Amino acid sequence: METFPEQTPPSIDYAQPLLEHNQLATSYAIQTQDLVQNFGQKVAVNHLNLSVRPGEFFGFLGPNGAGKSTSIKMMVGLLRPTSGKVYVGGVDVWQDPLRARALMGVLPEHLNLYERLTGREFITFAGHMYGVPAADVTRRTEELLRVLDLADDAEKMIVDYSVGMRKKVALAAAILHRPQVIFLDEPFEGIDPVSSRVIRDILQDLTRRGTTIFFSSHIMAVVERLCTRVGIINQGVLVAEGTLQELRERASGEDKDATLEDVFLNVIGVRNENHNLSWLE
Ligand SMILES: Nc1ncnc2c1ncn2[C@@H]1O[C@H](COP(=O)(O)OP(=O)(O)OP(=O)(O)O)[C@@H](O)[C@H]1O
Repeated sequence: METFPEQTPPSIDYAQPLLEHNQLATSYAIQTQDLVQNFGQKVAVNHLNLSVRPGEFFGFLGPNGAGKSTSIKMMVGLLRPTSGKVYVGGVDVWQDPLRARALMGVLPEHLNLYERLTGREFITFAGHMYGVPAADVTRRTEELLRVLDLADDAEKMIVDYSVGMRKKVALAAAILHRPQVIFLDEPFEGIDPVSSRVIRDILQDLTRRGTTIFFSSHIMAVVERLCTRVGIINQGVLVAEGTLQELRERASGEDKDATLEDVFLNVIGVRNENHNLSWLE
């Protein structure tokens, strides 16, 4: 039987305590039960059942159009599921959205930022929105700006930020209130190697302190390095889930040296075909 390491309860400054709504869901940081999203005839997410323990660093993988962003949007309260349930910290996200949102930090796929605010104003605004005491907002904002290498551009309006800078400012706003659970949709896309290292360090530090992180990515090396568990979704269906070791054993049998990329390609059934363009010959 699978065992999980004992987790110290996350130290939460400002979020509400866990509720006893659902006995099963409370032992998980995130739980989805038969989550479905249909867009007309298209089944984008097909009965997704996922359970993520507190303190886990969960990587969500899948090819383009597999249903990752759609799943995340349903988990964080941005897109109402066609059917199914989502619990975050034991709170039903669609029954009790405000309480659920207080427990989470979110870096969505499409960043809807306040373009006319400066970076500093935006992060500060996010802190106040979550009810963080003013002195802490100021201190944390300055630290985040410095660590994420945004201090020199803190007075610039977000409309003038690069793609990577926008992502970093959105990440700062997502973590400033020290949420229990953080959802990140492609956090490393468009981020330079230096900032990528900084973000990895911050996220690892958060999980060490009990925060749960759920993130989607196409960057296998990052997922391999960071994640304690991985889920692979293909055409809306969760096709594999487990630790890297478990996935390796299941997907690659005897090949102990299989990389996550090997496992991924194997699980989603990519064959070694000729991908040359005929008209280049
Ligand atoms: N608002 C929408 N209306 C119609 N179809 C949608 C909508 N949003 C997503 N889809 C479809 O749902 C499927 C899953 O899309 P989703 O964005 O979740 O994929 P993804 O795994 O995040 O892909 P990527 O890695 O390319 O970002 C795709 O076929 C997409 O075209």
